[in-house]
Amino acid sequence: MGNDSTNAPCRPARSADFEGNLMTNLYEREDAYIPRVAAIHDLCGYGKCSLGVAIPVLSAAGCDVCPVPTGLFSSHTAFPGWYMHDTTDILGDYLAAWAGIGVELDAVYSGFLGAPEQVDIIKQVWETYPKALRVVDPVMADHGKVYPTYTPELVEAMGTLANGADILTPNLTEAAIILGREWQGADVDEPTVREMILELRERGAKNVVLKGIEHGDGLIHNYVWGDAIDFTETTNAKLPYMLHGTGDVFASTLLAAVMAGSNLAEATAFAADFTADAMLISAKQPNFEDRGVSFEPLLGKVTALLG
Ligand SMILES: Nc1ncnc2c1ncn2[C@@H]1O[C@H](COP(=O)(O)OP(=O)(O)O)[C@@H](O)[C@H]1O
Ligand SMILES: Cc1ncc(COP(=O)(O)O)c(C=O)c1O
Repeated sequence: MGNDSTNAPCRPARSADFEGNLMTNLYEREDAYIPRVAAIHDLCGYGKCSLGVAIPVLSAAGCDVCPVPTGLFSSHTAFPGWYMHDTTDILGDYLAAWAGIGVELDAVYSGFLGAPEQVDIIKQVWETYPKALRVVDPVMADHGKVYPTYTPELVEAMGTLANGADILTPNLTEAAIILGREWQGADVDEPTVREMILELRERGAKNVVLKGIEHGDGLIHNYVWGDAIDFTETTNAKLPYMLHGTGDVFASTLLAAVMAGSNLAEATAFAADFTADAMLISAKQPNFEDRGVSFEPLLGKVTALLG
């Protein structure tokens, strides 16, 4: 069996060296190196989110995406009825088989998880691939409420995963949970945002993108701050509806931009604009609140990041 691609040399950058523009000049290299990203999320049959977003978005950015399904869902859990199959038991053998054929990784991008043991598995992946960039979207809650499949043990474990991230992308509810703060709505002032990001960084996250903040000015604010980037804010007009899966579209397009050479401030702005544009297209579709974020017609914008 040929596995030349899995034996290709790994990009020499180390997560510890991350300076916000890891991949600059990548596509100028003679061998046009294609970075490999493990996407550790659930697979949702209906109601686009998770792997259904990460695979096309990162592929459009020229990445080789290797999925690790943390669960199989009939739809996302905002629907009134859904089926879930927890994949925790297969993940050890699945990843051992990767190691057996010499798979190398440049980034490990995790999101929605099915059980606390999966956090240990991801930490193991980090150890197996110490050079890979660690991107943690600590998907577990929104609007002050924890998602129905998240047990207190899983929520606590997710907090420990957040501490090891090179790039952490919580919404306000998730940041509050990780920090043990009471959730006080999406309208949080800037000094509080700074305080929260600083606390997340003190716990170990190297760079934090805190998303979905409102200041009652009709805008959605995203903030990014970390070792690789000064405190930066991006704003977009707040659209008068919400869709499930925006967090996944945001985090996947942010990582796509980073892998294509953007720094974290550029990547945050790109992700926010892309998500808002996709929401505008979504609103033109029938049953758009059920269908999720219609990002497909915009994938060319992701590819355009490659120049
Ligand atoms: N109503 C909206 N109008 C404009 N942008 C939005 C809207 N909802 C979400 N977004 C964009 O998508 C990002 C992620 O969405 P959010 O709902 O905060 O994530 P999550 O699904 O993780 O809670 C936001 O930070 C914002 O940039
Ligand atoms: C199964 C599943 N995966 C992923 C998500 C993440 O969605 P979002 O991108 O809105 O955080 C959800 C949210 O309801 C979900 O139920």
